[in-house]
Amino acid sequence: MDAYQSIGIRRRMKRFFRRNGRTLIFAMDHGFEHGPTDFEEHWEHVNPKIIIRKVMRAGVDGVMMLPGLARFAGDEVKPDRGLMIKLTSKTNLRPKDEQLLQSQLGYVGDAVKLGADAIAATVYWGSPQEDVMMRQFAEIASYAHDMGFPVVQFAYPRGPYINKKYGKKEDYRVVMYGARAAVESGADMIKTYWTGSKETFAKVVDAAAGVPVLLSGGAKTENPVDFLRVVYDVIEAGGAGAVVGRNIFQRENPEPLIKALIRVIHRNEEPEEAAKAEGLL
Ligand SMILES: O=C(COP(=O)(O)O)[C@@H](O)[C@H](O)[C@H](O)COP(=O)(O)O
Repeated sequence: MDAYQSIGIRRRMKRFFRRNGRTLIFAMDHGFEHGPTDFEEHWEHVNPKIIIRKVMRAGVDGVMMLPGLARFAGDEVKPDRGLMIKLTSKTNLRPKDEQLLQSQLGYVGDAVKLGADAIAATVYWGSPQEDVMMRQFAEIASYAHDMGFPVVQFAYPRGPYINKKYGKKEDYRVVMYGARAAVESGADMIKTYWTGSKETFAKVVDAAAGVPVLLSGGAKTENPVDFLRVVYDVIEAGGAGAVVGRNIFQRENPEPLIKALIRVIHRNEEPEEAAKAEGLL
């Protein structure tokens, strides 16, 4: 790759990662992927400007969103934090047998115009429509890399074959496979599922061969310490941080949890210690 492009990728990566190589990114694509019901617990957070202001104040390192939200809420993301724009998605409204496909809803040029620091796309590895998503990812990565932008792959193993052979999509053998496929298809960062233990997640990190692996947050845990423990283990396993949505916006006041996550991710604090320091215990 031309030296200028790789300098661009390196500089833009640094907008997400602190010097310790770790990051906490807020995810805000749920209104599209899950539907606005995800915001019903704290309805004011359906307004991206309100929740983004809160997460900025609390100190997250970056925000991930789809291009449409970035058009009117992207400038709430402070210029010294990373803006990740995701170019593929799907709604929960489609027929079940088409849920294993993400469609492209924007182009690299759109993300660049919106001020993106990184460009993301999902691949459901193992889906019957894997081929379509591989092609989308290849095209997005090729354009983005050409322009010096890092590419994030949401590397999610999903599909009937996986369920049959491994029992669940979070089995570390398939998560590890997805992470490896992400690396080999050109990802600069990987977002994937929790495998259930530090030991198995460490294998996912190894399979990613140096490409940063980020946890995909998952459903809100009633006890915030349970989530802090998972993130702690991700870091212990060599993971580079987390991309978190529901555990943040489904809390009326997300600030203490965000600050506790920052303690765990950036300062290696134990989950209980971090929770106590932020008044969560
Ligand atoms: O990847 C996504 C959806 O995954 P899903 O199909 O719900 O497994 C994104 O909508 C979210 O950005 C991601 O799940 C992170 O948000 P939380 O899981 O922490 O809410």
